[in-house]
Amino acid sequence: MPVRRGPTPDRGTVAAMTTQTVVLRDVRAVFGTGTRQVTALDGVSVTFERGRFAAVMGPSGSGKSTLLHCAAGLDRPAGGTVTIDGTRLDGLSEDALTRLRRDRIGFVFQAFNLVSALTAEQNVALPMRLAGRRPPATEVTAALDAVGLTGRAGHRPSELSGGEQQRVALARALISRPAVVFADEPTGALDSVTSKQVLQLLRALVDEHGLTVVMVTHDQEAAGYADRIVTLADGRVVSC
Ligand SMILES: Nc1ncnc2c1ncn2[C@@H]1O[C@H](COP(=O)(O)OP(=O)(O)OP(=O)(O)O)[C@@H](O)[C@H]1O
Repeated sequence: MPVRRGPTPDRGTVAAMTTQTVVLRDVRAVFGTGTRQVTALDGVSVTFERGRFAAVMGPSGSGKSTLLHCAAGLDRPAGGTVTIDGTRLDGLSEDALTRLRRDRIGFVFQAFNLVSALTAEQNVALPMRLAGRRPPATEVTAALDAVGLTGRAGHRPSELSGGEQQRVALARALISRPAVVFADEPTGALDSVTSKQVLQLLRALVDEHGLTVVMVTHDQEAAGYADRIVTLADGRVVSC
């Protein structure tokens, strides 16, 4: 699957866009107020490169999910900046941020979040249809082929195994040809054999299609599929 180039960048961002897909600079995230205030991210700076597979690890409560949510524009940080494919998220309106998430970012979660009444191909096409577009059937087929589900297009989630459902979710994440796929514990609900298949698939998509993946995981073995491990503790990067 070809990697889509974003809108024509201005000269100043060309150099950064060639290698850096997601850049966090001094990102702070705070929940609650007063004595109940929690600093979830305490000045996090990290860059995720194009065509690379990064794992984000760290103890429970260290800020992994918050980092993923801020990097993906799901949460707005209290401070610092997030840049995706040369676009700074803090300058965007809610509508522009929604469009950027829809067009440039893929998400895969522990729960597959498929619509049970829809077939695999309808689930894959759903995000684009919700955006008022009809993806060409060839693109839906290509996305299902890319995750090894050729021939399963007409199956509903209940007719697919957990690993196959997660692969449908991955095909759905790929249909917009995103700049980056954020995966939050993508194998958390899968047995070890199926986990391995999903991780091998992510690895192959990075190696063969130039996909950029940022994956939060607790699992050292899963992290072993990544090119690089970013470790958090108490809302700070302690190694990367
Ligand atoms: N909505 C929220 N309201 C208040 N505090 C929150 C909220 N979300 C996260 N936190 C706090 O922010 C800190 C970081 O949470 P986060 O979920 O990012 O950690 P994590 O490393 O992903 O944890 P886990 O591995 O358990 O999922 C924790 O102390 C958590 O309690």
